[in-house]
Amino acid sequence: MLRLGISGVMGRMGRTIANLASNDPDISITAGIESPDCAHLHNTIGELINKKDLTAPITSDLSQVIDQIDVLIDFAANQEAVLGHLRILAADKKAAVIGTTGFLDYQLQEIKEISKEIPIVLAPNMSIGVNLLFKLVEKAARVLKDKGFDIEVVEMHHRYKKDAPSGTAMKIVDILKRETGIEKIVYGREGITGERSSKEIGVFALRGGDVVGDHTVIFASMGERIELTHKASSRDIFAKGAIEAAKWVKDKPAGLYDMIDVLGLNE
Ligand SMILES: NC(=O)C1=CN([C@@H]2O[C@H](COP(=O)(O)OP(=O)(O)OC[C@H]3O[C@@H](n4cnc5c(N)ncnc54)[C@H](OP(=O)(O)O)[C@@H]3O)[C@@H](O)[C@H]2O)C=CC1
Ligand SMILES: O=C(O)C1=N[C@H](C(=O)O)C[C@H](O)C1
Repeated sequence: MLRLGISGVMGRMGRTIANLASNDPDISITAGIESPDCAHLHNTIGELINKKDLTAPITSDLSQVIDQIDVLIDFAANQEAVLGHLRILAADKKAAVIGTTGFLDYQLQEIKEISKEIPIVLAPNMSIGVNLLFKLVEKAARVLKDKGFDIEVVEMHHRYKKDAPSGTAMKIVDILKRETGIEKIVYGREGITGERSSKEIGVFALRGGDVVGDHTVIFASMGERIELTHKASSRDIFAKGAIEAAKWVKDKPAGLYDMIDVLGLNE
């Protein structure tokens, strides 16, 4: 039985994960972590997602419940809080699955350091479709490199999203940079921009309504255009991936993993 903690448990992703994991016979949800300002710190998770049997407490202090968990799934919309959680997990040799996006370079560096002590799955997108998209983008960029194709990345998300561009779009950009050698990233365009250089990748973040998450990578040349698109219509796809990652990472050696590892897409 996997003893699961969920951080950001009252958020859009946290609630979705709690709902799915509470129906999983191999998982016992033992704690929810929330912000110190959360109004529900005195409640159980079950009271808030309408599952009376789920009596796990909600706390803002992971160290109070660290003995009760094997793996923490972290979707807190607070990057520094995620780092704080990792330090507590590392002291107790517990594993982590991080879905939170928007980390700065120095924060990613600290995650890498901590992953020398504990196993961590870090993935900006836990869906099988987007992880396949990463592989398709890699392949397309490799084939089309130096063949006259301009590359643009477009993402759209709901109006509540706090970081831009999305973590998924930034991972796509990393793949494109690696495969093409292009270093210059242009975030949106405005004014008299001049002609487009072939040595840049454009990135556009759209926000509106309840869009769960759309990503398109466009390869455009003179006479033809390829568009690779993924559209999420339910957060369940991310939650299922996060739960699969938690089961997978529990007994892994210390290291930094991603969903490509969890899903075996490199094989
Ligand atoms: N990897 C993936 O597949 C996916 C990643 N994401 C990412 O996950 C993150 C969360 O998304 P979403 O659920 O939509 O966001 P929400 O804002 O709905 O949820 C985030 C939750 O984290 C809470 N929180 C804030 N500070 C802390 C803290 N110190 N400790 C614990 N919890 C805290 C928030 O509380 P409060 O509201 O009080 O601040 C909120 O309840 C984002 O970074 C998003 O980009 C989203 C979907 C899929
Ligand atoms: O905030 C979201 O909602 C999402 N965030 C992730 C990201 O930033 O890539 C993944 C998904 O697209 C939903």
